[in-house]
Amino acid sequence: MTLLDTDTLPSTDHVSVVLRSVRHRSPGESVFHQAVEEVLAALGPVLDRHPEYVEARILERLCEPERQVMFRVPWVDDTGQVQVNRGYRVEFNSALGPFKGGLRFHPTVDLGVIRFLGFEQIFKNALTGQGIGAGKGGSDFDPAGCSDAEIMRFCQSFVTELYRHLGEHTDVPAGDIGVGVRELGYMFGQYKRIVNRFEAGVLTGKGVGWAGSHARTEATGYGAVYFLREMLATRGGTLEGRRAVVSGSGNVAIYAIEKAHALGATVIACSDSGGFLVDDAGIDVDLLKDVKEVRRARLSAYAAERRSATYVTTGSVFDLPCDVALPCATQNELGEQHATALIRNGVQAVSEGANMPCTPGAVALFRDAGVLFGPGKAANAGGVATSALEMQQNAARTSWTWAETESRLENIMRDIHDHTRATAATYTDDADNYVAGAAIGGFIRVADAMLAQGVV
Ligand SMILES: NC(=O)C1=CN([C@@H]2O[C@H](COP(=O)(O)OP(=O)(O)OC[C@H]3O[C@@H](n4cnc5c(N)ncnc54)[C@H](O)[C@@H]3O)[C@@H](O)[C@H]2O)C=CC1
Ligand SMILES: O=C(O)CCC(=O)C(=O)O
Repeated sequence: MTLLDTDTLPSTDHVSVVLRSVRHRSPGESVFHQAVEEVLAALGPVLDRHPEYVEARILERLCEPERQVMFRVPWVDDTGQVQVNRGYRVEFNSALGPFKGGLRFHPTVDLGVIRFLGFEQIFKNALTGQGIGAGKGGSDFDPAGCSDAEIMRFCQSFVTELYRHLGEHTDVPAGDIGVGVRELGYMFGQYKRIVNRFEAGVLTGKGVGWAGSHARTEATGYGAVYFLREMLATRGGTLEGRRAVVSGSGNVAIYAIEKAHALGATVIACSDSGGFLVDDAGIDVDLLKDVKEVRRARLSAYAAERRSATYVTTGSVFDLPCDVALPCATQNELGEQHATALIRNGVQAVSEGANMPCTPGAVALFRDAGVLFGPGKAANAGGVATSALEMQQNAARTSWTWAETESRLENIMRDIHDHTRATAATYTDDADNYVAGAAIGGFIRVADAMLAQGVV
């Protein structure tokens, strides 16, 4: 099957033809198919009003990355053994700016995972309004249990191939699962050594002392909570006094918890891949940061040190009664069973800090039950938006204050929320349909730029 001869079909047929083709051309990439399906399912009303998108084959072009590279990453472990991993960078769309998106180091990474994440990035980055295109990359390297020296050698080898594809005007990676300021530091150092240039804007998420931006570390988690606050406000609610659960205990989760507390909620639980932590007194963020960021230990170490906390290895963090939930770990972690439990326990809003953490079935249950649901494309866009702010500071060789940067993040999240809601109201008559609003809102910005730039 090819991507041809679809422009005379009504939009729903057009969408299914494109979907069939995507499945055919990328067999086995189930999470990529899932991400494409979710976006395309929302686009019918736009395609009906704008046949020019169909004629210009915008959907077909959006689903095909501009470029993708896969490469060998050989490195030597501490015992002197040679290890070989696979590296990826998928440069999805540059209609709005340089390719932009994080790098994930996790043993589950494969091409389909990176393509799903890169595809999501197209719409998310467009929603930020910050002039950034979309890409994603990573490796099946597992940092768990590696020494600092092993992490450095891996990062250096990874960048020794990847550097030729990067550049402040070309492709600008950042962090994601398994990649934080330590890994970005090793990659930046190796990039600088190879190109013999201090090209600050080639990576974001850098340390504040070496051309990084204030608030980038905090931005994704803070942003997801700002988005949650905006959703609650549409029903006259606030976060004050709310019980919250957060999944994950990495970068996004930690700062979601910190901001939720700052806005008056009490986060009573978070999780890692081995289980979850319940702390009815509210998670102690300083202790959590010490355990996860400094000691790089498991959550059980937190429970061992705090009387009000227990670490549970059966069931799910989403089984706990709460008013709001923030899934901040990984894709498809919140399924129909979890959604049913959350709804039964009275959850009022869910804001996705992770990328696609809720399965389609779970999203449908939330929507049917009238639970406010903020999809990751909109709700977790604060991270990449602040990366764009970092690029702006790097280009101007300046550094804004914490207050200036954080206030820009807050305004961007409010704008994303309002734009998503207004788009949903225009195209679906249901302002609460943030899923459609985010997909359509991001799509229109990218599609218009692609139309203007011709067939490229
Ligand atoms: N770091 C960022 O700025 C952004 C991250 N995201 C998304 O947020 C999510 C979390 O990313 P980070 O906090 O940056 O990563 P991280 O590496 O700091 O933390 C990842 C967390 O997820 C858990 N986790 C990872 N894989 C898992 C699995 N297979 N099963 C159960 N738990 C698992 C880990 O235990 C850890 O708590 C990911 O979906 C990522 O794509 C989205 C936007 C920006
Ligand atoms: O800051 C960035 O460039 C990327 C953040 C990211 O990977 C994401 O939004 O999922």
